[in-house]
Amino acid sequence: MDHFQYRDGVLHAEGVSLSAIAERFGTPCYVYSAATLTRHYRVFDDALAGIDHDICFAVKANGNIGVLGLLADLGSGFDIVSVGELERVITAGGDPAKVVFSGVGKRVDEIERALEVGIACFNVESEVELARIDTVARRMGKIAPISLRVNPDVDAQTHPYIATGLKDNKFGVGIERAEAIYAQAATLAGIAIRGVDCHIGSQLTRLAPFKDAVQRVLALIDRLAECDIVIRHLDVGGGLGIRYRDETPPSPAEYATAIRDLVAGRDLKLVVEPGRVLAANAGVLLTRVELLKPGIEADDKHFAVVDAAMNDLLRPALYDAWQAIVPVTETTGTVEARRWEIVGPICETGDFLGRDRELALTEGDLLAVRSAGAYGFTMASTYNARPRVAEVMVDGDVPHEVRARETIADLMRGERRLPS
Ligand SMILES: Cc1ncc(COP(=O)(O)O)c(C=O)c1O
Ligand SMILES: N[C@@H](CCCC[NH3+])C(=O)O
Repeated sequence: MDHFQYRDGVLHAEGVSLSAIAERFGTPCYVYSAATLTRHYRVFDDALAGIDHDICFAVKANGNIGVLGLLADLGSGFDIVSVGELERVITAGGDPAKVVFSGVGKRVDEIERALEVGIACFNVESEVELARIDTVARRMGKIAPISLRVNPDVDAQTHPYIATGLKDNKFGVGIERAEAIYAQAATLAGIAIRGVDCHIGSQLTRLAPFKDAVQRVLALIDRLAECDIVIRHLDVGGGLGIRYRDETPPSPAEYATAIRDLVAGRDLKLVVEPGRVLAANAGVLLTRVELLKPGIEADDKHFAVVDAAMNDLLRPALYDAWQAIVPVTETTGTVEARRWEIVGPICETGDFLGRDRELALTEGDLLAVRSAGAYGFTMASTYNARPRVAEVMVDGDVPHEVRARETIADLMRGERRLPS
């Protein structure tokens, strides 16, 4: 069930109207539904019932403390890519023992902090990184649990900027080199081999690439067993896509069943790192129409300038991504619909949230950009000296401000003129 529904003609997040949220917290603002997040987590978790598994939510999709705290309370672990994300998890009450640490450039201080709090596993992305982790761990008198992120060289059939499992991507190591690197890892006193990891891309809408990747990794696990290298967990990364428009991705249950069938009968714990599929459709970006700027009628290109921009939601500008834009108050037919370019006030031609959208608009109208709960706020910037927006989480009938809107003073914090 969608927790963003029209009631009496007004779009609600659970029991609270988005117009009331705009009134109270201002616009633009991200609005999340606690019930949707909970349901998405449970659907995924239930789909994996029966196999030993950990769901490690990808913090990069949504790192808000309110979101992480809710997921932590549901039992979620976390996939992080920086010490900043680790501190967010800890602040939110997440369990470091359920944290996996991915990323191609982990710094020494980040490795130290992760060892200090006792994370579950480092997803190692290169031999040089393996050596670095070993050195740091030995210096600290610790043993670092690791998985090697292997690159199974499958085509994820997604946007090239978010495909990560091809040979020429920067991520992981070529699967053909993995045995030699594991053999090397087995000799290192600061390293304990735990698993194998792969992540082939994001917004995947077909099962075949996932299955191909898992099969290739399972074959590697068999080859490693022949050399007495025991792999205890298989981390298949994240990447399950969602429906933004007309995509037909597999359901979490179909995805989980497919992977479960492949690992059935093996003594392996399954780790998954979903981001988008848990968070995207649990959030909207609420924005207000500032100005309507009709263009030349013959060109049929008219601009609705809204108060949110590419700095608040980058996906349309960066990937030419399509996200639904809907009116908060259902239109009554008094205003004629026409096709609008929904643009922000930033000085970039690429500053749009949606193009060619048929909407009946008046100045001051509220719009909701849907599917904005993942890679929305986390990719926001302060370009054009625009403070980052508020985040509100609705839980039943109560809207909670889980992040206050930044102020102009926040933007200038720490800056100063040269001494005169
Ligand atoms: C290593 C890793 N794990 C998990 C994710 C989460 O991906 P998604 O949001 O597509 O589920 C990503 C991002 O694609 C990633 O790079
Ligand atoms: N930021 C991307 C996904 C990249 C995933 C990073 N591993 C998006 O909005 O779709």
